[in-house]
Amino acid sequence: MNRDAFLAAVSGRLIVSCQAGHGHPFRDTSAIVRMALAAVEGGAAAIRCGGVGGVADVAAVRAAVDLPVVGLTKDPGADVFITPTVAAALAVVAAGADVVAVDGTVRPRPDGRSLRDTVSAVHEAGRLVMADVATFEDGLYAAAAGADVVGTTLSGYTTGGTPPEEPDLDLVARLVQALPSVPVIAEGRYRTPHEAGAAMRTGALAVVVGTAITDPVRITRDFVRGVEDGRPEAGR
Ligand SMILES: CC(=O)N[C@H](C=O)[C@@H](O)[C@H](O)[C@H](O)COP(=O)(O)O
Repeated sequence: MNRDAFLAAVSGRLIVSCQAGHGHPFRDTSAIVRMALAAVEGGAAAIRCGGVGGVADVAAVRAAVDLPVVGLTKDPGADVFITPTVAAALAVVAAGADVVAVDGTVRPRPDGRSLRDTVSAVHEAGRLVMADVATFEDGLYAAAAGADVVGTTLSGYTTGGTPPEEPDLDLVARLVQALPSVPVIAEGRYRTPHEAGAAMRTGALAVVVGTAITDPVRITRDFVRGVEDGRPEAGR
């Protein structure tokens, strides 16, 4: 799939991130495939997958759905943890992803290669790159390195503290304005349809939603809190 075809396929639409971390009850490739099939049925434009499930999840989702697949690996213990090396990016290519999501921050990468090297390797393999960034500076760096799209995925996750509750719409707005020729995908902590719509109104090409759609543990916790807050004794 070429860049124009991917951009056309996802423009103005929802991408669903189908992932589950180690120890999660859904940490099973066949469960991830079912999440992806549910997302297809609900109208998703593309599936983002891989993560700690790695290339096995990417290959299984690729085989099960006809939509574009954005693949990644994840090394949860590391600072640079999303598809951090050229070798990891090429493994995601080999698993059949149309787009490889890679760490797009300015931080040094564990293989000592530059983001530009990583982008070139993926392009030479005929696939596209989504650069997952945390800051405005990262976004400019990733665009200069040749990324096809920039995602706000890592905002709030690189400084060591607790991430905020809200999505980073301000980063979307600033990158949209600064990067007229590199589309911006809003990703990270979009919890409601209204917030996803706000990202589109801010100029995002598309919105990626994971947890709010695919993590029943988190959804249950939110409802537990709501129910507990509503107990008669809670208001006293
Ligand atoms: C920071 C990080 O590791 N993000 C990961 C990237 O693939 C996933 O764990 C997220 O679920 C994904 O970005 C979607 O975001 P949210 O689940 O908030 O809708």
